[in-house]
Amino acid sequence: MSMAELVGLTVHVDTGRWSETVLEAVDLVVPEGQITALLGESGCGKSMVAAALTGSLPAVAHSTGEVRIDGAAVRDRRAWQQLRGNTVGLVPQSGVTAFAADKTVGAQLDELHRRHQAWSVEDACAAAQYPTDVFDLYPHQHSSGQIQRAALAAALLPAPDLLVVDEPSASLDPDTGYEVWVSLRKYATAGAAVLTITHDGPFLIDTRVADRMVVMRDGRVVVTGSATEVPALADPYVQGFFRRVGE
Ligand SMILES: Nc1ncnc2c1ncn2[C@@H]1O[C@H](COP(=O)(O)OP(=O)(O)OP(=O)(O)O)[C@@H](O)[C@H]1O
Repeated sequence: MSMAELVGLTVHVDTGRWSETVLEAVDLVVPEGQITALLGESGCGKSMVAAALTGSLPAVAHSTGEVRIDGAAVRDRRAWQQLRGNTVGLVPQSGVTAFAADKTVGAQLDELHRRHQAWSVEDACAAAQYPTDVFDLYPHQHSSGQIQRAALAAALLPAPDLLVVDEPSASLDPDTGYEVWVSLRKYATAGAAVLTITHDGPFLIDTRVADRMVVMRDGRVVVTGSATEVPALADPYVQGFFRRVGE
């Protein structure tokens, strides 16, 4: 079964000064027990998909179509308030936005643990590779890699059924990034639906960490398939995501 689904989702952004259709009739499923990797050129709408799936679209966005969580269409802000940070978790592209600025990260992780009583702080930090020696620092005092891992720990604490991670290893050294992916793999294997946005196609081929791949272009989904099918496609746009530097 699909834990999360976008059905014909179109998102139009209107800032008053300019407007743009950023997602166009997107159909996408995120099945439970699997990692779905979302690839696509910069600006094609991947983060908008992440936001749509987690009820986090910006105020300037207007959407038509449906977002379904656990089979049910989510239609209003109150429904999203109940799902977000409970059933549905997002690790945003910029981890610092996951935290309030005026409290230490450690205090905020402790608070999440008390509220949800799901993962322990120790286990969430270990899975996220978050170094607890920076626990007492404020969010802005973290490096981008540290705060990204803290945001993953925060997202894991409520044990969401759907976890959306916008570039899990972008700011990390290769070994730490690999360990983060291993944790995401374990989390999916334990039953969660996981969607990860990534630019690292060769990593996906080498590690076989993802089950499914979805490729986007210009606000649309252009390819969906298994993690073995998609890299084998001859389409030059798709191939571009799996080419190694220098090839
Ligand atoms: N808060 C916002 N307000 C208005 N437009 C936005 C906002 N966030 C993103 N956009 C626009 O939506 C489009 C899709 O952006 P999005 O961040 O989803 O791309 P992306 O595929 O995640 O790119 P990248 O790989 O560079 O992170 C872009 O044209 C962007 O300018």
